[in-house]
Amino acid sequence: MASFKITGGNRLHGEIEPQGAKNEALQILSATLLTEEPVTIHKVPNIRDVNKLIDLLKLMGVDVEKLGPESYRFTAKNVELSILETEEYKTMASSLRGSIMVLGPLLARFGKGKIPKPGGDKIGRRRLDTHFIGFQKLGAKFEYHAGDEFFHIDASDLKGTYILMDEASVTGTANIVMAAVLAKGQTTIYNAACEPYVQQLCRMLNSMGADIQGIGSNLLTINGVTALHGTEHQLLPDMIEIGSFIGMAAMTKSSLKIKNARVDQLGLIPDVFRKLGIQMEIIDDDILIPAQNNYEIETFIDGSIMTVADAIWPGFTPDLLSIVLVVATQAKGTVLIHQKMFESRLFFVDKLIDMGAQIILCDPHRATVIGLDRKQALRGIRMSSPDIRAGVSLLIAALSAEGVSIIDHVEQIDRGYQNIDDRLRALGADITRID
Ligand SMILES: CC(=O)N[C@H]1[C@@H](OP(=O)(O)OP(=O)(O)OC[C@H]2O[C@@H](n3ccc(=O)[nH]c3=O)[C@H](O)[C@@H]2O)O[C@H](CO)[C@@H](O)[C@@H]1O
Ligand SMILES: C=C(OP(=O)(O)O)C(=O)O
Repeated sequence: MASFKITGGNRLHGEIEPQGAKNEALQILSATLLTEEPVTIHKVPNIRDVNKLIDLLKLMGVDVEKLGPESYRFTAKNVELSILETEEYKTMASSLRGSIMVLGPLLARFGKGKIPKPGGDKIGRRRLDTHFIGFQKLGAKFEYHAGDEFFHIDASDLKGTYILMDEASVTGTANIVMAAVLAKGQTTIYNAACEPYVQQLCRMLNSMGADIQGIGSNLLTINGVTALHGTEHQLLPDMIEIGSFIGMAAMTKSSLKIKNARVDQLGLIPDVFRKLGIQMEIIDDDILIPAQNNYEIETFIDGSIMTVADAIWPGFTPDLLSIVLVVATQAKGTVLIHQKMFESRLFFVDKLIDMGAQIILCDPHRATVIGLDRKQALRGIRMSSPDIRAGVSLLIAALSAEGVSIIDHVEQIDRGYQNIDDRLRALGADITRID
């Protein structure tokens, strides 16, 4: 178990380039199973979850060639389904949430698949009903074996149909789309998730010969085709990393330039940070955050306390709420953070309270942050990273704090942030990894 030792208080300075998007990568890499032809992917982040999925694909028989530091070619010509019966498959597939998305391609191409209950953060109940109800509507038969926690699916004859999803699940939409592209006839998915990750997946599938319409909306129409061919695809910069860097710059009074941010794909993210009083300038496709000693949270037009809440895209992503929360601890003003989707994602605030932040956890979904307006710095403490985004929020808190902090269990952060300690040191942070 690795830890970070951080001595807070340094101002950061310089430029940082966001990595490729983790959650897009997990969809796109899974989609390489849909064709026996080579698929080349660029801007693949070197992070734990992505590397685990690459290892899983290799185990399944996919030929993986590394073409450069961030480019890979995947050829799924000789996929070996017998591997799904092994303990090794179970261990690897259950270690990350993204593995659930190999199921759609397996069903589409081979007519069957099985997957253990996937891992991921412990941030509340994370049901998969939407995925399986979608597969069933396409004609698959599904069983869950509670004994070995495996989902088994037989999908020898998938047929297009109308699917009204019970919720706009991101990975659920990706999985059902990947199952439907090779099904017979037309599939319509209503209440589909439309995050940039899903849009990118659909664009890549179309470039492989699929016929998907409605990309970017919550109504997707998919006309099944008989086979897909190879393609080349570049991942978007990771919008959650971009939001994390904006928050980090503000909390540490730093001037940072986030390079090549694909600002057109960030939705409400810049606006939400602006509501906290954080200034930013968009120059071409870079985001420049000037050093700011103070920032003030806006109120609503009627003067009432600001709320920042998550919502399905194009609403504000739940994956940045922990970062907004930590940034608010040093703002002037008050904000209500409302995490609607996940019920255990705000418990990490007890660590921020130990550091001196003024936060009231109203219930598992809502926390009120009363900003300190820099009148008192947070204090360094020892803490553990409970999930990927809380982990980065604690890291941001530690970088701004007085004194030394130790963050244990940083494997959670490594799941989604590429060499974060090296990259932050290059900006002037005092951070060391202790193994
Ligand atoms: C690997 C990956 O891509 N993970 C992301 C993906 O997870 P994932 O695809 O697992 O998350 P889902 O979109 O399925 O749902 C997330 C949570 O929100 C709830 N929900 C969802 C839709 C809805 O309309 N109403 C509702 O309440 C679900 O019940 C669940 O508790 O999307 C989440 C929501 O953006 C992100 O936090 C995760 O980082
Ligand atoms: C919750 C997240 O990831 P996962 O769905 O992989 O647990 C996240 O990226 O914030």
